[in-house]
This record gives sequence, structure tokens and C-alpha cells, in this order.
Amino acid sequence: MFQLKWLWQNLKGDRVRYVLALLFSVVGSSLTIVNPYIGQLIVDTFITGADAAQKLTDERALLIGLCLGMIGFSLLRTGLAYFTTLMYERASQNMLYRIRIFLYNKIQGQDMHYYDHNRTGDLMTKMTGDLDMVRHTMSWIFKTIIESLTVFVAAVAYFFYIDAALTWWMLLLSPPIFIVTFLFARRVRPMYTDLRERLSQLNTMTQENIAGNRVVKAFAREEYEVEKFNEKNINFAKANKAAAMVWLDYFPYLETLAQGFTVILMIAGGLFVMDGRITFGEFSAFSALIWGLSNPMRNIGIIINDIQRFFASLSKIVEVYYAHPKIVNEHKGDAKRRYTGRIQFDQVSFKYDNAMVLENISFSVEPGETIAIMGATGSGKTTLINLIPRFYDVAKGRVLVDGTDVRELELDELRGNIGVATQDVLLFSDTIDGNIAFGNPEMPEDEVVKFAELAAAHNFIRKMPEGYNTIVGERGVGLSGGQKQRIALARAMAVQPPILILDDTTSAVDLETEEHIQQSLRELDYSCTKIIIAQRVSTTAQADRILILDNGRVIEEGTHAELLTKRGYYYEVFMLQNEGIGRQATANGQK
Ligand SMILES: Nc1ncnc2c1ncn2[C@@H]1O[C@H](COP(=O)(O)OP(=O)(O)OP(=O)(O)O)[C@@H](O)[C@H]1O
Repeated sequence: MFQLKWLWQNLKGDRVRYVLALLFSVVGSSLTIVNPYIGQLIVDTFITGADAAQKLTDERALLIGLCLGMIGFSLLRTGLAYFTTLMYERASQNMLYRIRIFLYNKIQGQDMHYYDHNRTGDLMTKMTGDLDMVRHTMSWIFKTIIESLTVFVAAVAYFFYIDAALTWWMLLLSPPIFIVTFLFARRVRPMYTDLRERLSQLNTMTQENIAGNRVVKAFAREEYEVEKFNEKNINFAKANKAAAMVWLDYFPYLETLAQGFTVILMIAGGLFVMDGRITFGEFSAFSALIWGLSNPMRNIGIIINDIQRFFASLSKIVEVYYAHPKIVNEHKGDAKRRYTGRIQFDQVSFKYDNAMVLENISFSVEPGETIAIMGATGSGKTTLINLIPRFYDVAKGRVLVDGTDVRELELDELRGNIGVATQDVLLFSDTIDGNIAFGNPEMPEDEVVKFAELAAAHNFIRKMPEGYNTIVGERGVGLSGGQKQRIALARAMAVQPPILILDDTTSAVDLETEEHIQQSLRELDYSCTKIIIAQRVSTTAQADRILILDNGRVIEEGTHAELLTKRGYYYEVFMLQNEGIGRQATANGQK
């Protein structure tokens, strides 16, 4: 069975401990028949035997020994149970720790395509609730199954030893119990798969709402979101109740059958005692061990429910466990080269799932050049730059860096040579210093300050209560849009990459600050090819070349002056923006 094989494989390192725990469970559970046996001896010898009264005085030492034996075995079983539980816990916690690290590495190693298709809330559920279900299975479900089975088998064996006929009478109840159990398991399984899906939806919704709470507040949509959450919450609760209700449908039958053991014992056992076929002591042993048959029946519902939950959770974990990114690191060698920064797009086409987003794009950038990319929203600018660090692979054509197809370059080396400031700025909940030095945590303080100055961030950082040690909130909460952009820019520049990609990085800063940043970029003290996506002519004007994208195609290419003479898209943008500046100047003049 795949699930068991998977668990065994991941138990590596704790297999001996776990198998020992299972063995101790078997030993501990088998010992449950000892006390009923002693009880049987006591009853037959000292209570109901022909010369019981005589023996009570003559063999008092034996009676005391048997009673002490009972206490001793109880203590032994308790001690064994204590250490066995410890071993289960250790083995399952260690296993959980290893799988969690493995899954975390797996998720970290996934490509952008994976993140496009997997919801954060779902991944979080897999990393928390689903993993804990696996631990619970190892430390509780399997333990309970083994212990119940052992007690059942030991009790039945002991019963056969006392009287086979009476045991067969009791076992008459087994077939109906198995049929009811089978029907229950079959009905409840799809319910738990569905329940797991609903839990994931609930978590996704919670995660998105917490992350996006500012947008919710800005649109005053709290009530609507609470309603939406309620709906998912009710859905989840309903599915939970439905699964629990199924158990209630079967519970009366199983409980009645479990009670049936006692009834059969009373009737058949009573008759057998009256016939003198079994002694009172033997009857009392049956009676003391009857729970060994009925308890597993009572546990069956809980075990089946948990096993179905485990199957649903494991199938989700396995999705991550065996997910293979299409874009992988080959780990060809340790030595990382520094590139010169030449970039070529050779007849590149790209599509996300179906629709073409880039078509037949060709251009090249020489080391140290600055190229600006402009175009309407959705024209494919971000997609284009995402192909350079190989966040996605091309559908047709080639992207070359330093003359080599990026698909043949070592991924770590390639990405280590590229500094990116993305459009959607994401800062970590860390100090500003930590955020800027993210690419190189060893970076000395004065270097951090130097790059902050280049990104026009030093002045506002200096004024913050704790300067560079100020902790920025999750995703950079507490900073303005422009401030976040400048920290992201400093972070990208700080790795001193030979290729720097800036995706609309100065869109939220004022023109004066932008001019400072432009100058810093021109005067960087390391050789660097720059690709800058921008909507402002003030940003693109000084680039060595400007590419205009429209609907995934390059429709114009040239310098600022060349494109102005073409009187195309760029010219229109230029005129529109200049007109705006002109209008602003007039308005200011009229004041
Ligand atoms: N992860 C994705 N999966 C599917 N389609 C996507 C994805 N990212 C972008 N697209 C689509 O690809 C097209 C180009 O998007 P892209 O983000 O490259 O445009 P852009 O020019 O950078 O836009 P903007 O200026 O608004 O940032 C759009 O139609 C967009 O809907």
C-alpha cells in the first residue's frame, strides 16, 4: 500500500524506535489477560472452590502473592504504556520535523508556474494541519489499532483456551460488525476528502483577508468579507457535522453489537456455568476480558474517521512532496562566475497557459547598457523581464545571457548575477538594514548606508526612530509606497549585480527623487546592464535604447530622440506627459 510505504520511507532514522514501540504495544496489550487469569485463580481457589474457606486460611500467602501479582502487573503495564507512548511521540515528532523541512525546501524550490497555480492558504494547510494529521496517525491511530487488535486476539485466544464453544458463540457477532464497519468506511471516505477541501478554502480565505485587510478596509467591505467568511465557515461546519452524523447512523448498530458480547456471555456463559462446563472463575475471566472484544468495536468509528482524514491529508502532502518544478538547478559546480551582462532575446515567444503573451521578440543589450521598456498595461513588460532570470521558460526562441541560453546556465549562478526590484514590492518583517542586505547578510553597515543613499532612501531612514534598525511590518507596513520602492531598489543594487532589472521601481517617487536615483544608476561603481520598465518619459529619456511593447510585440525601438522623430506611441506618451507638465506649470503660474 502506497501510504504505508511512504510513511515507512519517511520514518528513516526512527524506524527502530517505532518498531520497538509497536512491539512494546503488543507486549503491553497481551499482558491484559494476566490479571483476569489471576482473578480466575483467586475466584476458583479462594471464593467458589469446594474447600475455599480452608484454603483462605491455609494458603493465605498464595492469595497475597496473587493480589500483589495483580498490582505488579498493573504497574508494569502502566510503566510500559508510559515508555511506549514516549517512543511513539519521539518517532512521530522526529518524522514530522524531517518531512516539514523536506516540504519547505520543495516549496522554496518550486518555479513561478507552481505559485501561479497553488493558493497560499492551501499550502499553509498542507504545512500545518495535514502534517499534524500524519503525526497523529503515527502516534495515535496505529498505536490504537495495534493495541486493540492485540487485546482482541489475546482475549479470543484465552477464551478458546477456556472454552471453544462459548468463544464461537461470542464470535458470531464478528461478521455483522465487519459489514457495518465496511459500510461506514465506504460512506465516510469521500466526505473527508471534501472536508479537507473546504478547510483549505477557509484557510485561503482567512489568509487572503488578513494579507489584504487594507484593501478591505479601504473599500469598507468588512461586512461583505465577514459574510463571505461566514459562508465558508458554515460550509465547513456543515461538512464536519455531516461526517459526524454518518457515524451516528452506524453507531447504534455497532454499540448494540458491542453490548451483544455481554448478553451472549450472560446467557451462554450462565448456562455453561450451570452445566458445570466452565467454572465461576473462568466465567469471571470471560467477564473481565469482554471489553477486549467490545472496546475495539467502540473505537472503530474514531479510527475509521481518523484514517479517512489521514488519507485526505496525505494525498495533499504527497502533491507537494512529489511536485517537480520544470525549472531546476542543475548544480553543475560550486564556482559561481560573474557575467559581463550581455542579454539577447532571439525570436522569443511566450504563453502562460494558453494565450500568447509575447510573440517573436528579438533585441540585444550590450554589457553596461541601459535599456528602457515601455508599453500599455498588460502589454507583456513584466513577462518579458521574467524570462531573463528564468522565472519562466520561453515557448519558442531563446533568451541568452553572456551568449548562453539561460536554460543551459546554472540557475543559482544566473539569478545570483541579476538584481531585481519587482513591481509588487515585498519587504520582509525585519529591520530596514536586514531588508537591504537580504542578498548578502554579511554586508557591512557602511555598505548598506551607501546603497540606501544611492536609492535616495538614506534621508528618510535616518529620520526613523531606530534608523536602520527600525523593524518594518509585514510586507513593509509602516512605509509609504515610494519608501518601500526605494528600499527594494537599494536591496537590488546592494548585490552589485552585472544585470539590474527594475520593474516600475520609481513609479511612486517624486520627480526630484527620481532624478537622484537616475544619477545613481548612471554612476554605479560596478559594471551593470540595466533593464528598466517605466511609464515616465523622464525615466526612459536617458536610456541607451527604448523598446515599446504592444500586445506582446516590440512595435518601436530606438533612442529617445529617434523615437520622438518616429511620431509613434512613444511620441504620443511624451506629448501627453509634457502637456501635463505644461498644464501644471500654467496652473502654478496662475496661482
Ligand atoms: N501569472 C500569470 N498567469 C497568466 N497570465 C498572466 C500572468 N501574469 C500576467 N499574465 C497575463 O499576461 C499579460 C501580460 O502581463 P504583464 O504583467 O507582463 O504585463 P505588463 O506589461 O507588465 O503590465 P503592467 O504594466 O500592468 O505591469 C497580461 O494579459 C496578463 O493578464
